[in-house]
Amino acid sequence: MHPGTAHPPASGDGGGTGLAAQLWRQNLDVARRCLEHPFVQGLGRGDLPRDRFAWYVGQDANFLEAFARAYALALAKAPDLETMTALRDLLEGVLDELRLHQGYAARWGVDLRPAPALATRAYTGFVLDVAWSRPLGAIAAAMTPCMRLYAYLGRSLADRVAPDNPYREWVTTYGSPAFEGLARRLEALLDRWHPGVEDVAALYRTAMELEFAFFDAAWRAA
Ligand SMILES: Cc1ncc(CO)c(N)n1
Repeated sequence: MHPGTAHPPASGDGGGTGLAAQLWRQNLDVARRCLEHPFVQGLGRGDLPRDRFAWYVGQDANFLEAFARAYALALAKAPDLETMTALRDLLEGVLDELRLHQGYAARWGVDLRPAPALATRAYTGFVLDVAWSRPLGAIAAAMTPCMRLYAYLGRSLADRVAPDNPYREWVTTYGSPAFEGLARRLEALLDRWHPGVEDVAALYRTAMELEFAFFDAAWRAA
């Protein structure tokens, strides 16, 4: 499957037939738990306490750095130019996201180099372990939930986000067609490179659970 071409429009909504679409459908329970989580609902309404968002952004900067390194490791293992190019673009997307975090940090006095919390360590440890030790299909399985989940959350919240919501940029970034495009490119890599990865569903599920734990830690921490 070629990135960005062979996916039906709403693959992330479960319309597709590829493995990525199938795994997304199997994990909609966790996705819905994330959407209903008070942290995410607070972002959507705009009444999430600022200190909780600041704590999350600091932890997320830590996470995104690991995520960028994981893409780089995947790129190093890519068997062809098309795959390398997709991973280069995905890596660039994370670096753009990190610049967005620097913007939040400047505005809201966020510490972008906090000590990583337990939920952050669990997630970065998982992603980097897979990235260092496993083939491309396994890496894509561990990283796809991150992209697809945030595209889903952004899109779900975007309709109702008020113009004066302080977290509007967060919602619109992840609800944007550009982010959807990146999620699809990673899903295309998963569809293409999963053969032979026996624990692909378990890797995907673990990442989804770690996403929930990440929001939950942010809700409870600050
Ligand atoms: C924890 C987490 N998952 C996914 C994304 C989306 O890139 C993010 N910024 N942070």
